[in-house]
Amino acid sequence: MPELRASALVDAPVAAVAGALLETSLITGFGVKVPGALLCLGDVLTGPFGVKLTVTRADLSGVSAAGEFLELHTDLVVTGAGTMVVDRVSWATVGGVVGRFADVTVGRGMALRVLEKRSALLAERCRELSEARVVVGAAIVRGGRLLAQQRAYPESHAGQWELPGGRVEPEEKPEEALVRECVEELGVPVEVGAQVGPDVPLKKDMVLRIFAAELVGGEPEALEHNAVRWLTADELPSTDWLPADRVLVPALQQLLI
Ligand SMILES: Nc1nc2c([nH]c(=O)n2[C@H]2C[C@H](O)[C@@H](COP(=O)(O)OP(=O)(O)OP(=O)(O)O)O2)c(=O)[nH]1
Repeated sequence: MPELRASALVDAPVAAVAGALLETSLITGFGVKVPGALLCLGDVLTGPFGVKLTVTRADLSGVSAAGEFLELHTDLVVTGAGTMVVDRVSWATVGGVVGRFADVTVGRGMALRVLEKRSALLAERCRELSEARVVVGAAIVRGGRLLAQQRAYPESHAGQWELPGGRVEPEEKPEEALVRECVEELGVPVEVGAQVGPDVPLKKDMVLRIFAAELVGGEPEALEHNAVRWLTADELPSTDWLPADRVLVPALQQLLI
């Protein structure tokens, strides 16, 4: 299989770059049809000439999509100067001299142009998102289950599930905001741990950042939501999450193993 590689250094933390990579707006400009605004594990992408690719990875290490004739991988490497974004494209070649000629003159040129444009879009989006308002969420685990809460409003999202949390106020650190939100929404104190998964873009100027958190007393209650529920790893994929949380399901499942 011919393979093409390209790499670029992006001046942003890996969680920010991994999150920006999930936005399907980075690839829809190249005639790729996508099921939603964010790439999720298992999504099927339809490219030019009806080529179908399934997303096989979408996490802090990068994204991959693979089909019968084509594979795309973007790997993220943390460096002292930012995040190295390494793209690899490989495709099945049509046999014979003509096929090999077309590979060199058409296939490689096209792939390289797409990668260069996508890389420029990614760097620009990371710059935009570095100014974005942060919404924090708590991944609270107890006895192998994750605490989720069910939204009561707005109508478009009522009944869907999310993690406890909310917007970080201008004078707050994300960890402080999470402690405040857990008291307001659940009536319990928590201790905040490490970030879980990428910074998921919510819209142009907002990102969702999840932290592992531990209950340090009390029993959580739904003070502002319809309900709270403790979910097993098996229940996470079939839960009706808000779209941004759906992206984080593989990372959240890892916390429950
Ligand atoms: N708390 C929380 N918010 C989330 C999650 N996933 C997700 O997309 N969000 C979105 C919903 C909201 O638009 C925003 C959080 O805003 P918020 O908690 O400060 O206020 P809110 O629910 O009243 O939101 P809004 O109606 O004003 O947009 O982040 C999640 O897991 N937890």
